[in-house]
This record gives sequence, C-alpha cells and structure tokens, in this order.
Amino acid sequence: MNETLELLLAIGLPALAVVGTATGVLVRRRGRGPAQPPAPTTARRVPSPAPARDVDGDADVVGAAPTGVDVLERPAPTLDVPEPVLGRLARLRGRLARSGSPLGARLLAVLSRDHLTEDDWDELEETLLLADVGAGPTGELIDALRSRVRVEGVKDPAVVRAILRDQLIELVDPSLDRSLNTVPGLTDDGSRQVPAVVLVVGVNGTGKTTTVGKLARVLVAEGSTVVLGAADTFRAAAADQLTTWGSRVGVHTVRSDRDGADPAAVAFDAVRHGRETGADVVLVDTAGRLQNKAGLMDELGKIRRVITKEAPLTEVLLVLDATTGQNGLNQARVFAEVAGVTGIVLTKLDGTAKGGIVVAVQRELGVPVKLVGLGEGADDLAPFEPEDFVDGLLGVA
Ligand SMILES: Nc1nc2c(ncn2[C@@H]2O[C@H](COP(=O)(O)OP(=O)(O)OP(=O)(O)O)[C@@H](O)[C@H]2O)c(=O)[nH]1
Repeated sequence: MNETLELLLAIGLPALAVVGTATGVLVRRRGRGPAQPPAPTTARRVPSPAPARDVDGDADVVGAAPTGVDVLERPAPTLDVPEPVLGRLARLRGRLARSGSPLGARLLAVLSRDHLTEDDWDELEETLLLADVGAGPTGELIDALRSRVRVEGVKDPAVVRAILRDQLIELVDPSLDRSLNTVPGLTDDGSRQVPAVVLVVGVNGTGKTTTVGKLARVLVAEGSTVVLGAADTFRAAAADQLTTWGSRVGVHTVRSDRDGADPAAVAFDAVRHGRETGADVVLVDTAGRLQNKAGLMDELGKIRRVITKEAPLTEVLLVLDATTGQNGLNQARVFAEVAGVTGIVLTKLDGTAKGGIVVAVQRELGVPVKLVGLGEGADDLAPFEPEDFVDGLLGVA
C-alpha cells in the first residue's frame, strides 16, 4: 500500500476528488485506485508519471495510455457511489413485507383469534412447513408459542406480535457469526499483503454473478480495494456481466479472452493479480453447476486447491435461490461437502413468501446466512440481520 500511495503522490492526488464524497473512508480507499483498475493493468506497470494524465484523476487510464495523449480527450468515467451498507436490510425490508403473502402476516392472523383451538395450532404448523421452515424448527416454534400464549394470553394483538417476533428471532438465531471474512492477511515474512479470497459457488441461475457484482459494491462502500475473478468461463456472457459490475465502481475484473478457458487458471490469475496490486479482497465468480455433475464438482475442488497456492480462501459463499425451497436445501448439502461452504447468500427473497428457508438451511448445514438478495437493483444485497429480517416477515415495512 505504501508503494501505491507514493505513486499516487507522485502523479498527483486529483483522483481523490473525482470519485465522489460519499464517505471519508470511501474516498481514502479509492485513493488506492491503481489496485483496482477497470483496464487490465496494475499500478506497478504504470510508466513514469506525466502531469497530463492526472487531469481527470483516473488512475486506470494512466496505466492504459502510456503516452497520456488520448487521456485528455477521454471523459472521466463516472463511478457509482454504492449505498451505505449499515442498515441496508432495514431499508429493504419493505420488499420482504410485500413479497406475496408474508409468512408473519399469516401466522399473526391465526394467533390473533380469540380462542386458539387444536385446528388453529395445526394451521400454524402447516403455514410454517409450507414456508420451508423445516419440521424440527417448526415443532420448536409451535411448542414455544403454545407455552408463551398460555402464560401471556393472546387477547392483545401487540402482545401476540411481540411474542411471535421474539420466537422467530430466536429461531433465526442471532448468536451466529455472520461477518464476512474479508480481512487481508500478510505473507509469511510479514512484508506484503495477501488479499482475502471469497469464492462464490452455486447451481445455475441462482444469482452468483449478480451477487459478486453487488458484493463488490458492498466492499467498495466499506472502503476495501477489490479484484474480481471471472472464473465462470462456461457461460459466455458471464465475464462481460461481471466486468460491467466492476467497472461501475472502479473494480478490475481478471478474465480470460477465451470462452471455455480453465476456470482454475482464471481464479489463480485473479488472486495473483490481487496479491500483486495489494488488493484487500478478491471475489471469484464460478460457473453454475449441478450438484450431481461429478466433473463440475471436481473442477470446483481444483479451483479451491489452485487458489490456496496463492492465498488462503477466507470465505466460500453458497448462493441459493430462496424461491426454490426444499430443492435449495438439497443443493446446499452437496456443496457444503464439496466446497467447504462458510456462508450462505440467499437471493430473490423479494420474490417469495417462503422466508423459512433461512432457518432450514442454517439448521441443516450449521452455516449462517450472511447475505440476502432482495431485488435486481445494484445495491439490493444486504448483510443478514435477524431482527430486521423478522420484522420484514411480520410485515413491518
Ligand atoms: N428479484 C431478484 N432477482 C435476482 C436477485 N439476485 C439475482 N437476481 C436475478 O437472477 C438472474 C440470474 O442471475 P445471475 O447472477 O446471472 O445468475 P448466475 O448464478 O450467475 O447464473 P449462471 O452463471 O448461469 O449460473 C438475473 O436476472 C438476476 O438479476 C435477487 O435478489 N432478487
């Protein structure tokens, strides 16, 4: 990082002024811009600085245009300023509240009846099972609700809501560590930074590439320098899609110019690039694979092995589509075995009334849901927070 800072000082600091003033952290981190260029160059390859290249403050263009001539004619790319991350789920929970007939609303409707009969309790149980909460957790919740309702009564709707809220939060388990391990390390001799590496896996179409793009924005918003690795070499458009996500926030994507290239090689190059440029985090997107396709799953093992030659894998995120319910759970089991999943990203929660999958998947794998996708917008990815999630389920917009 010192090297990069020196370089920036040498070529002038206007880059810091261009990228926006959203937060001090954001600006400071982006000042390390050469670590994450949209163009495939690195800070260390930048030729000796020339004042003309500093005009637009775009460190990427400095590397891409050694003469500096066309830089003066090219407009500075406008970078997005991602939304702040703190409290995102609270801001997005209206999406949950509006998603179909929310689980919480259906539960409240039954619990608010005057005298709860056995049929009512059966209805509650069925509602939970249909929302993919899973048999074990459903039983626990019903037992807890029964005993609290007996003691505290169900006359007052506010009390009913409070009881249900408490019990749902307990079921989602606020004690789990949901932080993403994106903290860079150091080389053995302590002389250089080694990026944190996040591998993103899952079956086709669950939203992996979109999630990598959104996550890059989350990390940029938090002040990290990021490199993307387009190791989905199977779907032709995936690398372009990822490059577009990255370039919107000034993040470089390492990709192959050949369709069907070895994804492990691309992942390796991305991590190496991250190391060379002193990036904080490398996010590696992979091709969608069916959990029953042995070859593809072996390939995932190879990607893991190759990455760890360059840097430790700090997170393996499994992206699950919340609308696929029980099927998602089956996928999760296999991926957890093969890929050593450390966190779940549940996408498309905006499109399902079955939020119970959060509970089921955590129970099944013992791995926490760390992020949730609540729409197709660039900042519609939020760190998972049990209380805000439950409020969404209960229809608190
Ligand atoms: N509504 C909604 N749509 C989402 C969300 N996340 C992703 N999508 C959409 O899901 C579709 C598939 O997303 P991709 O990111 O291309 O999925 P992928 O897993 O990379 O696909 P493959 O590479 O084919 O395996 C896109 O249309 C996304 O916009 C979400 O949280 N909510």
